[in-house]
Amino acid sequence: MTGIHGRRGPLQDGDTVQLTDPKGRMHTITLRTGAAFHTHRGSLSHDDLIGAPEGSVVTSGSGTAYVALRPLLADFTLSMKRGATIVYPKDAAQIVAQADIFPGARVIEAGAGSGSLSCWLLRAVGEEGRVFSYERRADFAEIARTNVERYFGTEHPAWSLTVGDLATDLVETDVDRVVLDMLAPWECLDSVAKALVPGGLVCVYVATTTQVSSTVEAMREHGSFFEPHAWETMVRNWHVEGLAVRPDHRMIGHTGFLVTARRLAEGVRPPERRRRPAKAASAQQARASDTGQSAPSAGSSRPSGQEAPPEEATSTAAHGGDGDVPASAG
Ligand SMILES: C[S@@+](CC[C@H](N)C(=O)[O-])C[C@H]1O[C@@H](n2cnc3c(N)ncnc32)[C@H](O)[C@@H]1O
Repeated sequence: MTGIHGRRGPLQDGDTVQLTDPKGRMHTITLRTGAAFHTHRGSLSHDDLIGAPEGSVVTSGSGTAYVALRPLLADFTLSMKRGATIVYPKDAAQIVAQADIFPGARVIEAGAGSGSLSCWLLRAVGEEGRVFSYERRADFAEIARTNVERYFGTEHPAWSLTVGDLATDLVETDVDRVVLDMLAPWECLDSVAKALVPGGLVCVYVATTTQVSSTVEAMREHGSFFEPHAWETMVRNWHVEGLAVRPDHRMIGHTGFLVTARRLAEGVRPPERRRRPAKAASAQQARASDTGQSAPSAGSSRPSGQEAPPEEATSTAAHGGDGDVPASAG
């Protein structure tokens, strides 16, 4: 099977190619000698593309021009067959960066779902790394396997896919990273803590605020993880044409939230968390901050619920500087 990953040079028989028409509509085809691509705008011979450089423009019988390019991984994951909802490219990019997925890393992933994140993780760890994916639904695991093999063209040497429940069936140890995309990640924290090396990192992707809360509180309660960090990413595309330079009217408003935390050394408990209210904050604000509630912000230029920044720069600035200071950060 010809994969998509790493293909370069002139287009060849068996290559997956995206044809984009003048309105930006994309058609994905697999090149076959002697075959034709038919649309209501006439047909195109695959032979016109085979041997041509990527980025060529080909014209259909009715004169419509198509740009021919091999799909990027982002294109592939957005258009591949789905069982479960996929991790979108913007979140996959955050996961690879913020979960620090490095070449050669040993990574556990659950659930594999449709295999979108598996592709991103495999590309990041490379052939020297390992991605151990778990998926409890056999039908989804099959979809994930087909997608991963379609992208890489063959079985990826770094990949293993287990049909099973991560909470009960996880066998690997000494892993550097664990990435969870599932309904109830807090149910897997025991297994995750056993599998991770000290200093290893768990990254959780969840869709709702209640899941964020359950995840973070369960991590704190578990005691094996250093203070979790939660965030989300929004991407706004821009329309750029002459003087009309502005954000697009439409955007993806929400995909999910990410939570990361580091594994503490065996037997070590996290230092007690201490909050330092901003100097200017009223006693009421300080109390609200301690209970995690938002305080009224009379006279403040900040929206209600947003704390004033801490007086001094602290190591928490990298996580948004919301004034939380671990008891012994150093
Ligand atoms: C949203 S999907 C994952 C999508 C995947 N990240 C992707 O990009 O294609 C969530 C998957 O987690 C699986 N799942 C839920 N809990 C699990 C568990 N404890 N162990 C293994 N798989 C689990 C579900 O069956 C489902 O397929």
